[in-house]
Amino acid sequence: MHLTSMHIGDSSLSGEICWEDCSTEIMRTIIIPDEQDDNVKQMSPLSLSQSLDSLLGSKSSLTTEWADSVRSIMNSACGSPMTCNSCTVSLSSSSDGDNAHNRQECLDREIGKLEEELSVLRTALEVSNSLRRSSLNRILDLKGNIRVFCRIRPFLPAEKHARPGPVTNASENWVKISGRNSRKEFEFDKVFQPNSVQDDVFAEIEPIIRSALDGHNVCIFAYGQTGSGKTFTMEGSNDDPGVVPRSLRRLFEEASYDTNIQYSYSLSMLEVYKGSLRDLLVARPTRHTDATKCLSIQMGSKGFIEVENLTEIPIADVKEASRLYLKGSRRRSTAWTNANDTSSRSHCLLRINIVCKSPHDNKKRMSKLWLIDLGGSERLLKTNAQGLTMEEGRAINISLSALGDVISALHKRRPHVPYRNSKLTQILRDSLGDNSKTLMLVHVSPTETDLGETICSLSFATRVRGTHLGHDLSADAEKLKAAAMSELSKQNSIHESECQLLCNKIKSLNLLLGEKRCSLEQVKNEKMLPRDTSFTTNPQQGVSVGDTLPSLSPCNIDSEKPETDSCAISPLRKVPRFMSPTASSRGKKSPIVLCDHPMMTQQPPMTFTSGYSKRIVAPRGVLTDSPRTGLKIDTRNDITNSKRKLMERSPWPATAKKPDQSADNSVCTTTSEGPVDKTFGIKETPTPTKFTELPTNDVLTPISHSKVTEEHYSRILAAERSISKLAVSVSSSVRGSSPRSRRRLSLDCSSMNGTTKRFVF
Ligand SMILES: Nc1ncnc2c1ncn2[C@@H]1O[C@H](COP(=O)(O)OP(=O)(O)OP(=O)(O)O)[C@@H](O)[C@H]1O
Repeated sequence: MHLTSMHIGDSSLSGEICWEDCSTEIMRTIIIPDEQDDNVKQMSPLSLSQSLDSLLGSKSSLTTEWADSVRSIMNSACGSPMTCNSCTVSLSSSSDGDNAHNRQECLDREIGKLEEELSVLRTALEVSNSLRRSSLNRILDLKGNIRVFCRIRPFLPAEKHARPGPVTNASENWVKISGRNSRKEFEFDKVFQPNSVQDDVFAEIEPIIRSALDGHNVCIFAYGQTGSGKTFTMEGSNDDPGVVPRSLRRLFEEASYDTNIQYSYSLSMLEVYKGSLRDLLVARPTRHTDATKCLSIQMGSKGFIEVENLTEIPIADVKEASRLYLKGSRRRSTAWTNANDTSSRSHCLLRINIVCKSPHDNKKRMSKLWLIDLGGSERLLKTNAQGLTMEEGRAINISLSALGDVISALHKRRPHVPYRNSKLTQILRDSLGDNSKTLMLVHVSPTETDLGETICSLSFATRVRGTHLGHDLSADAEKLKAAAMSELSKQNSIHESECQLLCNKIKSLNLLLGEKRCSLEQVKNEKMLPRDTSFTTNPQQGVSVGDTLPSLSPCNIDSEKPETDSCAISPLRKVPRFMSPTASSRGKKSPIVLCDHPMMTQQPPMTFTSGYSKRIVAPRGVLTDSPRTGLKIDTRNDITNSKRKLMERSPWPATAKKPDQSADNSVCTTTSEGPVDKTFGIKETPTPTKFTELPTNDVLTPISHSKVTEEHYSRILAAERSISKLAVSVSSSVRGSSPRSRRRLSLDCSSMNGTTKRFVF
């Protein structure tokens, strides 16, 4: 049946809703099955929302989804959120205590219902997720826990004159060598042709990344001779990102999507150079006397491998992870060889430690994702390597051979696996065996001149793969395997979409729950204090005559956040927390005086992101007027040009400094989490990488003691949000003239009640 006309219980709220005005599409959405006709007819004197709730459960087709859809149609039709009957009544006469009480009860009931529904959905998601995990795992098992792909590099512009065609992909799984002296074929799990793109490669890798999120240790290697495209596949370029950036993005996408599970990641990066380990997230010592921490490989009781002293940095987003990766890869050992201008002279290992916790049952799963760009596997004779380059090449080849032995032994299920033969295999011991997934991407050059190297690489890969020329399985077995795979893939995609559906549903219910909690908080506050009423009360309570209570506005809902965070935002929150008056200072009235300082009246300075933190150049000296900003510039002790250049060249260190780096007159120190104000005992947020650039050569005259209006504060706040503090005075100085000389930056922050804090970095 179609509803033709309906009234909301209290017409004072939203008046009459004429359903004939709604589009037929909307009408179709809310058609109620015939059996419910009588119920609907009786609905008119009640609120629609209440009736909808009462209908729920009376028939299986009437789900909460259905009720929600009707509610949203009602909302869009009448332009105000739909609430239950008692809530509706109370909105029209909010001062009525009874109605507020009814609304509270009603909201409590609704919240209870939503929480119940959420818990059911979460359980369902857990079940679907475990089904999805097991089907994916079975697919990967069938495909093989150790897989080897081959990627044929396209001809480079410099190779255009080379004779084409000795290395081709005969089919999806076969590489054909048709050189003058050699004709061979090699089988792989997948062969990427020269015109394949990064998307094609990642599409094959993605399920394994998913598997790492499901708790398996994963190793992805890029193997091949120098210049065959290993770094291209792993790192890619800005326009065409490779496996590493895509995997990082995938990890964070998953974390943001599945709110039912808490994922946390940390990143480490190291290189195996000439048989020893180097932490790539730590700057190399520039002097012989500088001590570096020795990295040693330790095995835990459960076979868990840990590298002692290796830097491990928690990563909160892709940007941060990419920044660290970039930093690490810049420190990697590279050299010119006659095969590649920037040949990697070491194995570069990126490790992402994944911890995933289900808040439902508090279970924790830990896994590691290794993304490894191996050193070039070239023959030393071919590259004419000598001296250090030869030593490096030899070390690379020894460890590659050890890696081949380990993977081959694992594949053949040999009782002894020779992990101890190289540092590389020792580190990866817990990520190469049972319950882990290994993928090797073998890269080959298409040119005839590299044919010898190509055959070596392909033979190595074949050994790793544990198979020899010819098929291992009979045709029937292959058919059965293919059928099982396609069945499992179907199941997996069904579970995937189920999980997605449930995640979406949970998200929207969380949102609704947040709204309800917010309304509940509002009702509770309304019950306690009447809205927008000037009143007199005990001054000890911090409220004085004529004060107006902050109006309680609907708040931003962050689904799982505690309600205190999301509800009842006071106007005082528009200023930084440390500037909000304390209980004792609230009594004092500080005069608000207009400040005409140019810094206050200027447009907010431009902010931009950089790999470095702050770069502020400000000489000190005699006060003169700056033509550009109107600020006073101190030019008495102006720094020399060379010094200024040094300051400009050496970037402001990205991380927080050692505690003893504060200036003599400082009141604060810094930790890795940011500066800690000793005087005020307040922990400030760390300096982020986003920063405000101040005009070079302009000293900002301290104005910390000036009084400014609220408008100024909000303007500065907008400009200075990137440094999380209200900086009303910034100065910097340099001690020493070397690039490593210490730089000090001080920020004077003034609060509304007149207190000033100085932060020194
Ligand atoms: N699939 C590809 N498409 C286009 N260009 C490629 C591809 N693979 C490699 N290249 C180009 O080939 C050159 C060498 O590649 P790359 O530096 O990735 O080799 P590599 O195997 O990492 O060498 P090394 O072991 O010496 O570090 C680079 O200029 C790269 O851009």
